[in-house]
Amino acid sequence: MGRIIAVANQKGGVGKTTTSINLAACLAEKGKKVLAVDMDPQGNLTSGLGVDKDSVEKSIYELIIGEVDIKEVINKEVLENLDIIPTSIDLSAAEIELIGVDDKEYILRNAIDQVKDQYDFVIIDCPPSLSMLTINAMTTADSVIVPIQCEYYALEGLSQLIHTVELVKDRLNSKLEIEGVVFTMYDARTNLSLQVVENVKDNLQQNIYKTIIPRNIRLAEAPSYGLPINKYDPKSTGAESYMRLADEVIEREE
Ligand SMILES: Nc1ncnc2c1ncn2[C@@H]1O[C@H](COP(=O)(O)OP(=O)(O)OP(=O)(O)O)[C@@H](O)[C@H]1O
Repeated sequence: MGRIIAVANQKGGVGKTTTSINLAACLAEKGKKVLAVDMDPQGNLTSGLGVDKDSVEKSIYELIIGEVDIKEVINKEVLENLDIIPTSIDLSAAEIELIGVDDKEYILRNAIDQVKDQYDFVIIDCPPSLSMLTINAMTTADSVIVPIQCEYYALEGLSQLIHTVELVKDRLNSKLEIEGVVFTMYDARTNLSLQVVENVKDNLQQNIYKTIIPRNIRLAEAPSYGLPINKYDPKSTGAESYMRLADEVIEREE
């Protein structure tokens, strides 16, 4: 049975998409069957895995508004072991289209339920907001991975996110838990990164992954080639760190 993980933090630019793409691809490289779901209308997971978001005809948007079946939106084997559900910019309108729709929090869950047995992992990239799209992702997920960028104000908004997870757990999805926090864009040359890691460890009562994702230019370049880091530059520090993160995620699953 597939484990469903939402990658969420309403703070923008903290590495949600980079983590979703590369964790999904590294899990796939390790032989796990993975479905990556792009719930962010910006579509960076879609294009970062080599799917042209402007030519997608059936996306998560059509799924969310009930026009298509989940099997019609899965792009099979964009890489070995890795399927994706792409997004389109139209998804930004879904929030409005869902006004007044019954059980709108459960739309994604009802769809994913039909296919999750085919996967070891389903990784959902969330938008940078606590919107109905994020609520749908959390209602679907078994757990949430929270990327935290190693910069000032790293903890800003985190209590809101944790509160949202608790609300979803109480009201919509009793199995939901925070799987762990992962530090991203760590810069070993600065004291700031180290201070942020120590400060977060002192103040946060959540699991923290041992793997810390470094700031690595290859991670920033890879999406423009439509490739995850393990295919773009497998020897880079970015690739090594996401492979280690994948190992940790697999270990926690076992
Ligand atoms: N470890 C890293 N090293 C270098 N650059 C990184 C790293 N992680 C992310 N980036 C870059 O930082 C920017 C923001 O990352 P990303 O898009 O993954 O964040 P996000 O949280 O998904 O953003 P949004 O909130 O807009 O959805 C991107 O340009 C990405 O390439």
